[in-house]
Amino acid sequence: MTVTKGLEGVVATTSSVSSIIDDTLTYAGYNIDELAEHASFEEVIYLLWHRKLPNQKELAELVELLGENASLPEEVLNHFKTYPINNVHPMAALRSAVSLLSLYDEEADVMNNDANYRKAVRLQAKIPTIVTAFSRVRKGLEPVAPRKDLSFASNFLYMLSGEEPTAIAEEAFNKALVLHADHELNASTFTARVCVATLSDVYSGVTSAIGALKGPLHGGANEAVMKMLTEIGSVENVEPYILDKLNNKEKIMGFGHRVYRKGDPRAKHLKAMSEKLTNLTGEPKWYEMSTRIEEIVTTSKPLPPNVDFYSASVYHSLGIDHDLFTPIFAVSRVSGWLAHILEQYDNNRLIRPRAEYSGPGKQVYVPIDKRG
Ligand SMILES: CC(=O)SCCNC(=O)CCNC(=O)[C@H](O)C(C)(C)COP(=O)(O)OP(=O)(O)OC[C@H]1O[C@@H](n2cnc3c(N)ncnc32)[C@H](O)[C@@H]1OP(=O)(O)O
Ligand SMILES: O=C([O-])CC(=O)C(=O)O
Repeated sequence: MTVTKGLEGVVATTSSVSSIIDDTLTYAGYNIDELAEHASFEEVIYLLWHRKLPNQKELAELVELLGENASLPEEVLNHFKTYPINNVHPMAALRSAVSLLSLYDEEADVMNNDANYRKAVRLQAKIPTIVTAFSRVRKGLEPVAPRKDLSFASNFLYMLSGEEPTAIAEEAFNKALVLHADHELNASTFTARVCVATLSDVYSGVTSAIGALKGPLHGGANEAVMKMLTEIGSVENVEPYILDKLNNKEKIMGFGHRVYRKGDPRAKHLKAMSEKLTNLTGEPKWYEMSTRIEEIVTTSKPLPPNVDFYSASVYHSLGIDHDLFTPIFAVSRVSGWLAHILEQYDNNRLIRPRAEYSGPGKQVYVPIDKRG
């Protein structure tokens, strides 16, 4: 047996959702750079689910459906108040809430294309409401009901703070959502596909994916980047802090990637947004520290920043709590997970690789009273 640790370079499926070829990322054939400049997140959801951009009627129908499905069952809202400990991570709350949500969906276990698409719409619509409601309830605030007249990006920021965002905040947040929406067979998407390839349900697929996204080697890196920036505190402290970590062979969060070698094409957009927003908020130090970190890391190692690096200072500048950064990744990435889940159902085969055994050799059973 040949073992490929971490499945590096293994091609496990075909997919028409997104591609990474020669460090270029496309969603159903559209370059991410173009989508980041021009597309609304709602258009990108449609693109990922249908592999074509919507016309006005198709977009209006999707927007209507998302708006109609954005509210949560009262029981899901109330369950946030029942947690026995007060430092529950919002990713754990999201993972639990999505699983709980399935108990209030009569179609949860109905397995046909139409029902699965309807569940995709419900999950895409409700996850922003879950993230924002949890964030408020844990602060003793009432959840803010979703609004149908706002864009997806604007509605999220509105439900979070209770105030309509500025046009600049809306634009930045929409761009961040577009940039995070899909990424071929990343760990959380693969997890979702493995789950539903057993013909398990859509809610189980998304719940599993949230669990995988939570880890700091994947989506959890954006929160870890902000923790690092906060610990460093000033531009002068960057060099000793980063060199110390590199000398100790510790990982610098937000750098490196399994697939990209020359660099993550999403990072430049987030870097530009970080510069703009940190200047606007009067806190350019977050951008300055980040660029200094980039300089030092890339001088020492061929490790360019990934999508999680500059998104940290972008979300911080939008006034978002640091432990909500990864749930926000999920608010966007669920669009990709759902596209992959639907694609997996359409052409399914159980995903079941092998393991090369490395345990003890042949053993003889000894009754428990005879064991030393
Ligand atoms: C949305 C996303 O998921 S993007 C990724 C988010 N994750 C992070 O930012 C966490 C930091 N980065 C990493 O841990 C890795 O680069 C990963 C997980 C993204 C990719 O991992 P892999 O492809 O398995 O690479 P692996 O961890 O084996 O690293 C290869 C070498 O580069 C080094 N390296 C990789 N990333 C980093 C880093 N961020 N800082 C320092 N060294 C690093 C490793 O130590 C290793 O060195 P070695 O060969 O001397 O032992
Ligand atoms: O593709 C990966 O391994 C991780 C990543 O960048 C993403 O999920 O956006």
